[in-house]
Amino acid sequence: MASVGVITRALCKNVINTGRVSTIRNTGFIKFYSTAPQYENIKTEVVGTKKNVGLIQLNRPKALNALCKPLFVELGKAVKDFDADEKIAAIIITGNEKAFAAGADIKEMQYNTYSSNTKEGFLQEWEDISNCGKPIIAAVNGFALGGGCELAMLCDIIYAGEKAKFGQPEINIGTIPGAGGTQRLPRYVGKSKAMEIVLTGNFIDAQEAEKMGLVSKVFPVEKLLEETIKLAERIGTHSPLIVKMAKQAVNQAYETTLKSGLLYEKSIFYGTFATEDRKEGMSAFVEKRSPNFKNE
Ligand SMILES: CCCCCCC/C=C/C(=O)SCCNC(=O)CCNC(=O)[C@H](O)C(C)(C)COP(=O)(O)OP(=O)(O)OC[C@H]1O[C@@H](n2cnc3c(N)ncnc32)[C@H](O)[C@@H]1OP(=O)(O)O
Repeated sequence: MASVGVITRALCKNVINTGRVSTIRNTGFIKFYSTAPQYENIKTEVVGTKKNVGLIQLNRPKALNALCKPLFVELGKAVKDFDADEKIAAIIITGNEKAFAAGADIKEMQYNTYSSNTKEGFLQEWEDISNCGKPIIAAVNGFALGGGCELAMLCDIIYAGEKAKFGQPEINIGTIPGAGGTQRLPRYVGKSKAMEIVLTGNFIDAQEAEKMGLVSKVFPVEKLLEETIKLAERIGTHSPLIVKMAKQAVNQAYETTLKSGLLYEKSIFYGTFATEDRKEGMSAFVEKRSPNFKNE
C-alpha cells in the first residue's frame, strides 16, 4: 500500500517530478505518496529530472533529528540500497529547516557504558555510509551538531543553507566527538580552528563554515535542496564508473602520505584507460558530440 507523508515546500518541485504528489492549497506543505520502503525515522525519494538522485531526509523533527540507533540503522540501509541501485547516480542526505541533525540521541546514549559500547559495537552502522561508492552530498539547513556535523563530514560534499549552524558540542556533556569529529574536522579546517570548535563547543554559522572550507557553498534556505539536486544531477551526467574511481582517489588523500597518494592516483588514472567509458569520453570529445557512457 502507498504511504502518505508530509514534506516542506523546499522539496515540492522535485517530488512533483515523481508524479506522486498532490498539493494542499495555501498550506506550504504537500502530501506525497511513496512506494519507497517503509521507514520510521527517515524518508526516501528518487528525485531529479532523470530520476537518478536518491534523496534521504532524516525525519525525527521533534528531537531535531537526533541520531538514535533505529534512525542510523535505517539510514545505513537506505544508503546501501541507493548504492546498489544502478539507476541512482548520487545520494543526498538532508534534514529539515530547523535541523540537519542535533547529534547523537543523548537521551538514548546516556545509559551506555564502556562495556555496552564495546560489546554492541556502538557506531558500527557508520560503516554502511563510509563504504558507499557513490557520491553522497549533505544538504544542511539548521543545526548540524556533534554526530550531525560528523555525518555531514562523512559525506563527500557539504552544501548549506544560510542559517545552518555547525558544531561539536560534545565537550558540554562530558564527552568528545566519537564519529570522526576529532579526525575529519582538522582535515577540513586545520588544527587551530578544529581545536577551537572541539574545545569550546561553540557553534559556527554557514558563512564561517564556508570560509573555513567545511562547506562548499551556501544558499538561501529555500533554495538549498534544489541546488543540491542540481549538483547531484550534474555529477549524474558523468560515467558512474569513473565517478566512483574519482571518489576513491580523492578519499585516498585522507588515508596516506602525498607520495603514496600520488602512486594510488596514478594506478586509478591508468585504470580508467581499461574502461569503455574512458574511450567513449575521449572519442566523443574528438568527434564533437556528447558522450554516451555505459558504466563499463
Ligand atoms: C547512532 C549513531 C550516532 C553517532 C554519534 C557519534 C558521537 C556523537 C555524540 C554526540 O553527538 S553528543 C550530542 C551533541 N549535540 C548536542 O549536544 C546538541 C544538543 N541539543 C541542543 O543543544 C539544543 O537542542 C539545540 C540544538 C541548541 C536547539 O535548542 P532549542 O532550544 O531550539 O531546542 P530544544 O528544546 O533544546 O530541543 C528540541 C527537542 O529536541 C531534543 N533534542 C535536541 N537535541 C537532542 C539530542 N542530541 N539528543 C536527544 N534529544 C535532543 C530536545 O531534548 C527537545 O526535546 P524535548 O526534551 O522537548 O522532548
